[in-house]
Amino acid sequence: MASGPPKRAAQSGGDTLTHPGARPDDSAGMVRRFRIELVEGPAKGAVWDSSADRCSIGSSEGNDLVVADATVSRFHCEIRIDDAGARVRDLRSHNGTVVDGVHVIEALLRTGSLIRLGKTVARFEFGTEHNRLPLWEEARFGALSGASAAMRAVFALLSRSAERDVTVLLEGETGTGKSQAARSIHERSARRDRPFVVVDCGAIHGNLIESELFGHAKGAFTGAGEQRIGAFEEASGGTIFLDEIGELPLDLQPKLLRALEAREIRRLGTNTPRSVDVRVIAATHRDLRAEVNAGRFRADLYFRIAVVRIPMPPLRQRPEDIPALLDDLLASLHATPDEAATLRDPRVIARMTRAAWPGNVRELRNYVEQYLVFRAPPPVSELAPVSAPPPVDASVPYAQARDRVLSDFERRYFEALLRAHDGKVSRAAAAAGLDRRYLYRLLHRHGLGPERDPEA
Ligand SMILES: Nc1ncnc2c1ncn2[C@@H]1O[C@H](COP(=O)(O)OP(=O)(O)OP(=O)(O)O)[C@@H](O)[C@H]1O
Repeated sequence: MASGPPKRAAQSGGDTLTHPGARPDDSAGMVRRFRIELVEGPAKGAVWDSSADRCSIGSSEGNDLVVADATVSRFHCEIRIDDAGARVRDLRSHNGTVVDGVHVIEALLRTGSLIRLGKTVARFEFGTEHNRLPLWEEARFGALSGASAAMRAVFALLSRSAERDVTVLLEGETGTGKSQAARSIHERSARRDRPFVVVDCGAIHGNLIESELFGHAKGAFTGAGEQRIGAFEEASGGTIFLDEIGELPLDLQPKLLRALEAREIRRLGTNTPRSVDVRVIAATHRDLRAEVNAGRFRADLYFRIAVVRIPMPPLRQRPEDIPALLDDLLASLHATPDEAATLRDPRVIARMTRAAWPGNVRELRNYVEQYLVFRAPPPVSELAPVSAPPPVDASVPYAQARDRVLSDFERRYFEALLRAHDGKVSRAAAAAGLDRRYLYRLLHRHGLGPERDPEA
């Protein structure tokens, strides 16, 4: 244990924003305080007190708790508090995260838990008081709806980000509303009358992205018949939304970094720099800190982009939002009163609130649409519950039982994945972190599609 009075480490712990739209008067948005004390390792004695709901720990600047220890990864792990308690998640660190002697990817923490990161050991402790997250007053922000504290905290951050030209990184699983959030920032910003240009870095073939972003001169490459301006120039005076930024090839990352730092670009095949006035919003379904640890994403670009990070919570963590989302969807899809009544049946809603929704709000939307198209009671029984343990059949050999469960999981996973991505295999592959050709093979194995990409 640390001896003497504890030293105080740099404190940040996230944005403690105050805003006219933020509501300071109820118990929603209250998160338990926690403290981390380094009890072993070179930085022994440092103490960090939370001021928000999470704390990232690592050796790189940009973490909430920076630990000067070479055995700690740049972004080692993150602790987060929610209604279920406190959990630590390893960010694919080199030496791993060990909680009370057990190597973990993710684990619940209790007061007194010891977290080993390389040679450093941190002691976690709950406080007795609470921090208050600023919450948006309304259950709607632009096209996004959500009455949960988690979404209202997001809305408060989006609103605050809209006021300034700060670069924003939206993080979240597929279908959590990242694109809508980016649009709503733009629409509430001073740039709202200028263009909002979207570049999906995951959908454009590697060697075309550079021209897509920066444009090209006539004859810059085979097929470049005419000169073309890129998304940065097109967005002039407005906002560029770099969707799936985590898919940007490593060799292009320094070029994007230069564009963001110098605010100037060069069209492919020219040497003339052109200054650009754009606000940048990026989104990713990956944890870019883990990508930095794995060497797939440049740390300097990460810092340039993640000036304000806004995590979009998955639907399964805010089931209380489902009834209002359902109402929104029924209205936007022009459901008849009878159709709406069937889906608003308390038993159907109860089932929906227990489902895992890997495709989040997009999957919910597809689900409602399917019901409206087929005019049949929705197969709620097919929604995978959040934590249904697979049945175990001990009468068959172990290997066979395991293969059966895995195969069943794969089929249900790929069905849900395709549903979440409107059957678009490229997007599904990007979201699942799979090679597209490999995904085609897996889909074929489960009778869900052709063996090969018909367009390849
Ligand atoms: N909170 C919400 N309220 C209302 N609609 C939502 C909400 N979140 C998402 N949606 C709807 O769900 C669909 C998917 O949202 P969006 O495209 O913004 O998600 P995304 O996180 O950008 O997904 P991806 O990463 O796959 O591109 C859209 O139809 C969007 O309008």
